[in-house]
Amino acid sequence: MTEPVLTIEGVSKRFGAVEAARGVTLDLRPGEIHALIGPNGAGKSTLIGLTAGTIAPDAGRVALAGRDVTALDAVGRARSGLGRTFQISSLAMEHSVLQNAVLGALGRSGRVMRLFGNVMRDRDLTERAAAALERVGLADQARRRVADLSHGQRRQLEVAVALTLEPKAFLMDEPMAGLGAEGTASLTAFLDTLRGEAPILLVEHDMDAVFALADRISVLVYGQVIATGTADDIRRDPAVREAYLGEDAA
Ligand SMILES: Nc1ncnc2c1ncn2[C@@H]1O[C@H](COP(=O)(O)OP(=O)(O)OP(=O)(O)O)[C@@H](O)[C@H]1O
Repeated sequence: MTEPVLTIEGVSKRFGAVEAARGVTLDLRPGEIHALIGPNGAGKSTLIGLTAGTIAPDAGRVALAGRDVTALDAVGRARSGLGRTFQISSLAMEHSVLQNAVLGALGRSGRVMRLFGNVMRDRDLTERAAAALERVGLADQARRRVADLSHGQRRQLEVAVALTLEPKAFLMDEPMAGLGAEGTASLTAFLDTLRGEAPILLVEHDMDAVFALADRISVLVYGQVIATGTADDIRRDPAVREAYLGEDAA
């Protein structure tokens, strides 16, 4: 079998009395979208944080392309090829779309901001940024201020910023949140093509998007994975129906 791109192994995290992650093990294979679903408070965002390196685990390990990255912080993991998107606040609102993409290409270090003028004259960086914008369909918006973009366009820009780092895997936390039906449909179509570039670990509440996109789905309940499988497996799984999908049926 092909080696997974990302492996999460026995990861646990406790917040006081709450066990937000209890020995979670899952992987992300080349070319796939692996969706993580579960009721509110199940620990989905915590797991994304543990994987991205913004939350320190109590136990367990994370490996990217065969390399153990557990000891690395979020910046180190991003530089190793973990592209986390949809932290909208991380975009520089007053800067242009292209400037944001260039910043992404530089790995967003604080030092870089002071050198911004010089950076924008760096052909290699601007070309890489422009290519990422082209890839997400924002090339014609390059000179606009981020503050003037629509919600959906900011989501696309976040992907472009992540793409400039040439990620080996994407982590996405609720990309559809706040998008209307049209925005959700176009982002769904886009993510469908993006998986060819790098596989995606996707947390999403929009079940239509999840079932349309996911090659595999893992269901998290009280910090534990209760099932992993294809959309059909998950629909049929009695434990899942009881714990989660049953809510919808009810
Ligand atoms: N920093 C924190 N301090 C204390 N408790 C936390 C912290 N972060 C998360 N929790 C708790 O851990 C549990 C899992 O939260 P988490 O946000 O990961 O769930 P989720 O599945 O992403 O929920 P939602 O679907 O509502 O976004 C919850 O009980 C939450 O209250």
